Amino acid sequence: MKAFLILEDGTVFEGTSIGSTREVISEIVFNTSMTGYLEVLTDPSYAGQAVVMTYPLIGNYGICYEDMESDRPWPDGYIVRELSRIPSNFRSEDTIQNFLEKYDIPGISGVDTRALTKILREKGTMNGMITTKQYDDLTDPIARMHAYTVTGVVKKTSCKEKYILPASDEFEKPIKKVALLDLGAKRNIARSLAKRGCEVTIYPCDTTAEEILASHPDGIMLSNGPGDPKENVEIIKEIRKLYESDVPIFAICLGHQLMALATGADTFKLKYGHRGGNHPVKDAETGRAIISSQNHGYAVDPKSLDPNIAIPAFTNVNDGTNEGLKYVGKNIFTVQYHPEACPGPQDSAYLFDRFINMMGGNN
Ligand SMILES: NC(=O)CC[C@H](N)C(=O)O
Repeated sequence: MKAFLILEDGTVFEGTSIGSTREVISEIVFNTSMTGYLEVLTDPSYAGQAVVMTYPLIGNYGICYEDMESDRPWPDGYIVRELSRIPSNFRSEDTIQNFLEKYDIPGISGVDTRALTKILREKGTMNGMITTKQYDDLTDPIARMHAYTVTGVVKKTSCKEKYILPASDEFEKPIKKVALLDLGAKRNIARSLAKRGCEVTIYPCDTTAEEILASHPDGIMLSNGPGDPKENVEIIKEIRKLYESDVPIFAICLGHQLMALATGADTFKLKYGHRGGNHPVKDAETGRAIISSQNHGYAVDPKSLDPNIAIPAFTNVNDGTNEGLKYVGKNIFTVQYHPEACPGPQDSAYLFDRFINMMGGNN
């Protein structure tokens, strides 16, 4: 069946419908990862967005449920150049087509995703519509696209009840207990800690700081998550209380942004964000640049930082934007990118070890 991708600026791409045939409006963002499409699809930070995959062939190694980064796919739409219909992989359990259909996610294939990405890069992220309906007049769909904003997505993607991920089997008892605030967390954050001997208690996003602190964790992790960081007014208040405690904190992506907002700094929306597996970041502590996995549309404004509270500790080598902070006089550091990888390079996995050392290491 024919499908159309209509952008807010009136550009129309024609292609073939994949997944659900439902009409959807969402924010259109592009991801440049060459592999890891399932991890991208199941990253909760894409809730409210339709993802354009710039790599031209998607689905060739199928769907391996074990590789999912959450319980389900989260983007509201999926845009590809070519969808592989016959996955070739002994681990594969399903196809993208079935996977999208099962979760009622509309998509479109046959789109010149590189031309589309150039538009998004030049004009900035915009809203768009995926539809199987042919509109003769775009006035109404464009008005609806203008009115769309990503909202309420942290609550939607966070777990509903707290649960525990035990330390990996090779540890007789956990070396540390970590409380993870799930703002729409990717699984590999908790897994990266469990693999290093931590018992991780995962809390829903509306958990109070008092409840978390009452469990006396050795450290607190704030996860990644979808949407505009500033929308999370109540969560920011709780994070302020966590900042004021003396518990070591490590935060990733949305968690990093919320800690910055909780301590008086500001965030802003990037023109088209960073989403992919090849973003170079310099770690001021080691002086080294690593290649990172990224998925963010907002960033902390370094001009808004009070140097008595937080100082830039990680910087994007491509565009100089802030990629992480170190908090003065506190055992707190935060990153805008993804040390948990999945998808993407694992160069920054050492940050989980840095966090464990901050909690007192293996003793
Ligand atoms: N991966 C994330 O945590 C993303 C954070 C935030 N939603 C942003 O787009 O900037």
